[in-house]
Amino acid sequence: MTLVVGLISGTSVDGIDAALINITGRTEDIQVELLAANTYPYPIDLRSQILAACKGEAISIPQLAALDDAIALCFAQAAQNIQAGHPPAELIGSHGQTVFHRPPVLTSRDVAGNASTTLGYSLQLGRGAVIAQLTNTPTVSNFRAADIAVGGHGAPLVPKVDAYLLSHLHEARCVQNLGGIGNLAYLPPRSHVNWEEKVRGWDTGPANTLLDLAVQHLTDGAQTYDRDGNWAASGTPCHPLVEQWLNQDFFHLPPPKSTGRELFGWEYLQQCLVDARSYQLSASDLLATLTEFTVASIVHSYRTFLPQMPERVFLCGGGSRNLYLKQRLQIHLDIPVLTTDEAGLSADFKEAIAFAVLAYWRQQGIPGNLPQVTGAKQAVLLGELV
Ligand SMILES: Nc1ncnc2c1ncn2[C@@H]1O[C@H](COP(=O)(O)OP(=O)(O)OP(=O)(O)O)[C@@H](O)[C@H]1O
Ligand SMILES: CC(=O)N[C@H]1[C@@H]2OC[C@@H](O2)[C@@H](O)[C@@H]1O[C@H](C)C(=O)O
Repeated sequence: MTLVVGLISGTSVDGIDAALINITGRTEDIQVELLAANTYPYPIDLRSQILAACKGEAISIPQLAALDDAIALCFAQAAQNIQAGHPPAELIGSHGQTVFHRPPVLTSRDVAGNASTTLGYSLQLGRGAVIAQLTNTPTVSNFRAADIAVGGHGAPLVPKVDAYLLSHLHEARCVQNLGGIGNLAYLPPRSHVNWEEKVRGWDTGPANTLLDLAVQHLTDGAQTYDRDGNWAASGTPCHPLVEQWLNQDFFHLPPPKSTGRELFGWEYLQQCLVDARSYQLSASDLLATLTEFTVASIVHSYRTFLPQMPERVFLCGGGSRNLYLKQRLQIHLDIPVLTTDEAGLSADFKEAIAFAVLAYWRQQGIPGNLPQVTGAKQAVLLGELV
């Protein structure tokens, strides 16, 4: 039994998700028990600095260093707070805060179909060495670099964890994360020969980023998201706009693929607002249309790139609380759409749990990436252990 803390702040930059878990087993037999979980919001000023960096605003190297330290300090505090009242954790897995993600780009393909790509780059702030020192606990961080170094996207990394915690003996499943960005893990039945090799996963595009930015725009910053999807539910989606937006190259790229706020951020929303002008949409119609865009991008991805449609879809991430989004997904997919809570794994804290498991695998010498998901040339140990 190993007690591990998992920490992550995702692309929504809403705060640090922390989970304290007990792990037994290794891969096929792994089991996790969630002992404590919480979200620790960033101080407002720090969040603004992170969002500015994500937007690509100029930042000097001393400012970047100060931001890195401030984030590490918040992560260390979160790691300490989540352990209160429990025995001390043996290990911390800290994803950190992504401020920049550049996927590899396909440059050529030879006659045999082998792809040549440029190297990707992904920057997560909040140095693990500082967290290890402040918490006096071995810490694994910088999980994406090793996969990127062997040609991968460095993302998504959670599908291998999903595979061992959420796959079913006889049922093909998808786990759909609805964070800032959406991503999926396709899990074939475990009874299939070499089932792990058939696991698939990629980023589907925006989940909440555009919606959140639109709500902030429409309310002059008074609200940050559409709670339960109530505002969007009172509008009507504009289907021609959704079709237009789906023409974007990203949705037609075959996996492996990953994305971030660099593509689906403020500038992207600005263009959406310009496109929407000619349809004279109300605020609720605009939110319904952006929600439909998220749904349509996911459904398009499933129908175009999955080896087969899953029998059930399990949602996780903050967007799983958006009842309108969930309802629209259910209608379009026409298969049962549940949340991972219903499969026994917290929908709110699955990513934090996943980085605890990935840290544990690092410590145990078990590779954490799936090459067929990230596009890496090989399976590698993920993360630096301090
Ligand atoms: N009750 C709710 N109703 C609607 N949306 C919600 C609700 N609760 C959270 N959300 C949405 O979920 C978002 C946060 O989701 P989450 O914490 O999973 O994102 P993240 O982990 O930052 O992103 P990523 O998985 O892309 O890294 C919020 O910004 C908001 O848009
Ligand atoms: C670079 C980066 O931080 N990517 C995140 C982001 O948020 C969702 C999606 O885009 C996914 O690819 C990834 O996160 C999860 C935790 C992953 O690696 O599986």
